[in-house]
Amino acid sequence: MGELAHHHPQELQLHIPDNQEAKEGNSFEPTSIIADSQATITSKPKNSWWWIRVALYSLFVLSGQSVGTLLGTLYYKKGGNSKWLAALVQHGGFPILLLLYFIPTPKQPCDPNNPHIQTNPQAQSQAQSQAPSLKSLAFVYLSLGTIVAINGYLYSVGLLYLPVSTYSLICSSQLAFNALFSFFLNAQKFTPWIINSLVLLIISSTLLVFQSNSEDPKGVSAGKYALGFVCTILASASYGLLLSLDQICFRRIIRKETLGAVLNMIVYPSLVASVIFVVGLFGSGEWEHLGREIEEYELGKVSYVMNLAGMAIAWQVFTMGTVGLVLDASSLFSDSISVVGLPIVPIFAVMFFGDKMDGVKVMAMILAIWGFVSYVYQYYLDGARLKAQRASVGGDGN
Ligand SMILES: Nc1ncnc2[nH]cnc12
Repeated sequence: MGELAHHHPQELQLHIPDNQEAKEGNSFEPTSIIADSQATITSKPKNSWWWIRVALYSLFVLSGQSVGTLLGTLYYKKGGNSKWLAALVQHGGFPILLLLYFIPTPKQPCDPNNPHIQTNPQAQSQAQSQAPSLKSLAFVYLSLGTIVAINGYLYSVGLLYLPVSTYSLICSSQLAFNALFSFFLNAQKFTPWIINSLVLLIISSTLLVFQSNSEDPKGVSAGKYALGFVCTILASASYGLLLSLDQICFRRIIRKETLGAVLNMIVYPSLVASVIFVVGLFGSGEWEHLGREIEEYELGKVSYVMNLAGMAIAWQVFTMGTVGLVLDASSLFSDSISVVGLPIVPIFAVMFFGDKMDGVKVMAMILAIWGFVSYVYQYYLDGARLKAQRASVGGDGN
């Protein structure tokens, strides 16, 4: 598969010794001609191409998550019942991404005045010799794939037994779990703007619990409700862990900022997870009921297939956005965007399922946007500080 140049391939040539990386936390990022001990998020300068990518990935997360969750709810509401199938559909659509390996991405022109771009052939060959071994890549993808599988199955159980509002509420705890893992595993720094953003996002999604329960699954026993609750909490924790591990793997093992690296980080774990789901589907005997399920689906057979195909595409779009944001920004930023998206689901439910619009939903949305802006403002501050530092050492401030 072609490792197409996606970001700034030349920047990757700059080696930062491990002990320095550990100190700077988020700092595989090839920074460091300018020592930037104060940058809170990343010490890499952000150009307009970076902002465009981040905006695009954020759009992928928001749209993929909303459509995927709504179609997942529709599947269960209209007669779908297979947790293994729902999980498989969520991750098994990865072959669609294979086409992206062939997209030519713009190569950054080599700017000899840019101190962040390393053109020294010796440094380039040093970077090549740091390429991860096949064994470590296999270990990374197998481990991440197993976590993806556990996570996908737990989410499937949660969505089956919980009302979508309660489900979304519990899902927002993934941000708290991710903040915890990011602190310990990624040495994430917490500034007042970031803390403000996290608090607002958590309050915003907490408001979702006050929604009407018109969408509750019917006839769920207290035991199954409790099971749905516990599974969703565990899913949120494992998702927070997954994103933090993605970040570590990118920065310590993969050490490449290419579209190919993003795709590999999705395709191989998804392949592992899909194999586990297929084994689960057959091992659990759920596959035996699929024939009847498709016959009895309330919207008809064609809609059944379209529903599952739509879910598969939506979740791939979401995953592309999520993993892209982990590489370009951080796992915490990526997770924040998906929590910003949680109040969007009830708003769409107003449009598509005829749910009632109320003040709580609007309030949740406003708080989510405020939280998001607060986080992005931190990026702006870091960028401005870096520009000033670069200008003071004679860089072009780009
Ligand atoms: N590495 C990964 N991180 C998050 N979600 C994924 N889905 C498939 N692979 C993934």
